[in-house]
Amino acid sequence: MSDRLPHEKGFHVSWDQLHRDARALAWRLDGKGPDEGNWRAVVGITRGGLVPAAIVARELDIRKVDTISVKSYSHQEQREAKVIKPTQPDIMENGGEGVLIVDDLVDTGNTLKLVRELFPKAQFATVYAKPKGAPLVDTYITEVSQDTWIFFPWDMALQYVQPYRGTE
Ligand SMILES: O=P(O)(O)OC[C@H]1O[C@H](OP(=O)(O)OP(=O)(O)O)[C@H](O)[C@@H]1O
Ligand code: HPA
Ligand SMILES: [Mg+2]
Repeated sequence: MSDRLPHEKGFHVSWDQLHRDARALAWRLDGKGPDEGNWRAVVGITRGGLVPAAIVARELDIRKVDTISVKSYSHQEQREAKVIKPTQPDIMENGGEGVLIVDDLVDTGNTLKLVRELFPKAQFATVYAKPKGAPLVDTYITEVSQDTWIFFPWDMALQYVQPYRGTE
């Protein structure tokens, strides 16, 4: 069992909200790249970073997009972070200098700690951050408390709810 459970609160993010927040992240990053404000590539940490990375790459007109696959959770239980698939070797050149690495969120920071070791000179951005992991990210949009679980739109479905007063 993880020492991070239970998560008392839920923060539910719709597709609309995620799109808005990922765009806001791109706009905040605009012009901050090393080469006249441009990054040489965007890397999404799969799977959660895939959608935000696509939105950031589109907004900032970055055509070179790669992925690194890191798994550290099974449902809400934390496991040891493992690289399942690395990036292309040229992305790792010069410690990842000029590369923008994007994930959906940072929680304990375990995932980013591992990726930072592989890319010590890259820039790191997440859409959401919890306090424990926030120092590991260079740029993020929204912070939520450590006891909050963020539910992403790809993990949810619309469903019926009972009226507040109920019916007899
Ligand atoms: O800061 P941490 O405590 O490491 O947690 C954050 C990471 O956990 C989740 O990924 P997960 O390992 O669940 O895989 P997924 O992206 O494929 O869902 C999330 O997408 C982040 O990558
Ligand atoms: O709050 C979270 N939500 C979804 N995935 C996660 N992986 C770590 N923390 C979270
Ligand atoms: Mg992830």
